[in-house]
Amino acid sequence: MGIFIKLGWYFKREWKTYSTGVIGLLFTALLGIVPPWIIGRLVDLIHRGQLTVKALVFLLVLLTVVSFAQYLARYVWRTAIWGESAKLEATLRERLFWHYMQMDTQFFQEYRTGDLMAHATNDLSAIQRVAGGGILQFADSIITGGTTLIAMMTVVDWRLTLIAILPFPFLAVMARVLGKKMHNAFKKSQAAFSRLNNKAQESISGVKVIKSFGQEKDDMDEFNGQVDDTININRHVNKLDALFDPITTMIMAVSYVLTIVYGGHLVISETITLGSLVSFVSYLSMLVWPMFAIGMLFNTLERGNASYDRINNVLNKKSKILDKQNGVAQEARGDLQYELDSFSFPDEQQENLHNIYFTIKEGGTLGLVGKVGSGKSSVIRLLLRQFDDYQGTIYFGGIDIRDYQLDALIPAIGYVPQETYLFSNTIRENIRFARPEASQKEVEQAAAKSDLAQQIATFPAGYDTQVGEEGISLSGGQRQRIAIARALLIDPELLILDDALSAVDAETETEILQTLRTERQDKTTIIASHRLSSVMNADEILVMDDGKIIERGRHAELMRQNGWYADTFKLQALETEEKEGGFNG
Ligand SMILES: Nc1ncnc2c1ncn2[C@@H]1O[C@H](COP(=O)(O)OP(=O)(O)OP(=O)(O)O)[C@@H](O)[C@H]1O
Repeated sequence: MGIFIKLGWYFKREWKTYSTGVIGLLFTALLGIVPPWIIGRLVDLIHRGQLTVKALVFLLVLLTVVSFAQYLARYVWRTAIWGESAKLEATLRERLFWHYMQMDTQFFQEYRTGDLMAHATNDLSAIQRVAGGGILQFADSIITGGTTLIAMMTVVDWRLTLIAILPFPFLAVMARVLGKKMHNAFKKSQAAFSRLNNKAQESISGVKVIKSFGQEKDDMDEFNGQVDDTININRHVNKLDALFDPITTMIMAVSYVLTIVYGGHLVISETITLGSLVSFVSYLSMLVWPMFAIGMLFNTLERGNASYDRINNVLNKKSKILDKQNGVAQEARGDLQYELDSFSFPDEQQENLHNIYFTIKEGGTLGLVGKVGSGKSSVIRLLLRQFDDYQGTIYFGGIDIRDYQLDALIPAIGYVPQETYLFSNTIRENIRFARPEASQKEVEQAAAKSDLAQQIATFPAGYDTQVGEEGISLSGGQRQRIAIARALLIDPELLILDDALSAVDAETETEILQTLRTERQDKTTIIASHRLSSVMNADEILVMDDGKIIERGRHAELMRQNGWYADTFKLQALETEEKEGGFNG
């Protein structure tokens, strides 16, 4: 019952609708007593040979009126209770989704996507069932069960009632025990299904890799193994299900036998009429559902309780990135001053970044280069406030970036990562993702700046071409350029290209960077890249190694230093020459 208390805030908030629902249920139950009584009267009148046309018409009209009133009462409780439960699910779903949107990078490292999805689907459904089915089972077992029992005792006979319901507690216990087993089996079946789903999704997504390594057969065997597993688990569920129905029928049969034996005796001894016995049998069948309801109630509540705790656990996780409510609200702009003494990723023992100091004047360009894993992206991630826990301060326009409201800082930054995420939508919507109100002309300008406009013109539906699973497949370079157009459309104060042109050929990259230089003269840019030619025009280039700056300066200065930068630059120039030579020759 704990879950009812936990959901108390919701029942309190929606008490009017819930009261309407319960009153509707009460009326349905009270009206339900009438039809069996009418049938009993009819049987008595026929039995005694006293049935007149007038009496018949009266009883039939009464039956029709009661059925119609019951229809209305059912409509009222159904819309009230089911409607409320759907509303609760929507409320919690919105809350959970908003929470996900607020959480920091660490949260998404801690929880697997599959689990977060399960919270937003299975767990919410279980809670919804408490507010719908749970309330119904609770109210029904008390209201319908109670009124029917009272009717049986008062309208017919209390001793017959007690004897007839003797086997009923078994029904409730059965519903509980088997229900629990069913629940566990069902959970296993869902987990197996989810594993199968993941496997299918992974195999389909990774089909190119599977085929290129000739692993089709092994992958197929693994998939088949999981299919067999799922089938076996589902067979078990079906077996349990098959146990349930016959046992119910058996228990009901015992109850009917007791009723007929003792009820027959009462009719013969003229304690009750034949009609009353007929009414009684109808009432008895009406008690089956409330008995089930009691048994099912516990399972519904248990599942709901566990799900509520799981969701609450996630909701209670606070983002480590605090959005200062009274922080600076004006959009960030100005010089960027990076004064980082040290930074370690959460739960990391060693230092990941050490003594990173640099300043980029507003409108300047910084190049970040270095070996794989040298810390280029880490420097950028701190700027994006993915992590706030470090020694030192990063100033944007003279203000600590942690003192801005997130809404003032993040829109000032256009970030383009190496791996682009495109939504299953049109090219236009993908480009204007961060500014949905942008006009077609603005979208086209952004596409032109990222050297994409001509290619879009060749797509089947131009800017309306669908991207993603149901649309065309784009090359890595095209995807990257859509991401750049997306960032350029917001015309950010600070544009960060984190290896964002790696899939684009050197010539196109040079063109795009040239356009950016002329178009963004008064705006700041950071370019992290493995291709050194992309940063050679930067105002300052930082060469990173193992989380530290090992060389710094302009291109010419770095070339004179004859260090990692000069060596790598020469090597890359040689490679390009060879490629071009090979191509021309
Ligand atoms: N969330 C994390 N937790 C712990 N360590 C991390 C995390 N993210 C990155 N690292 C580590 O930090 C180091 C620097 O990574 P980073 O991605 O900044 O390098 P990079 O220079 O951008 O590399 P690349 O050129 O491959 O993009 C790597 O050793 C990496 O394993």
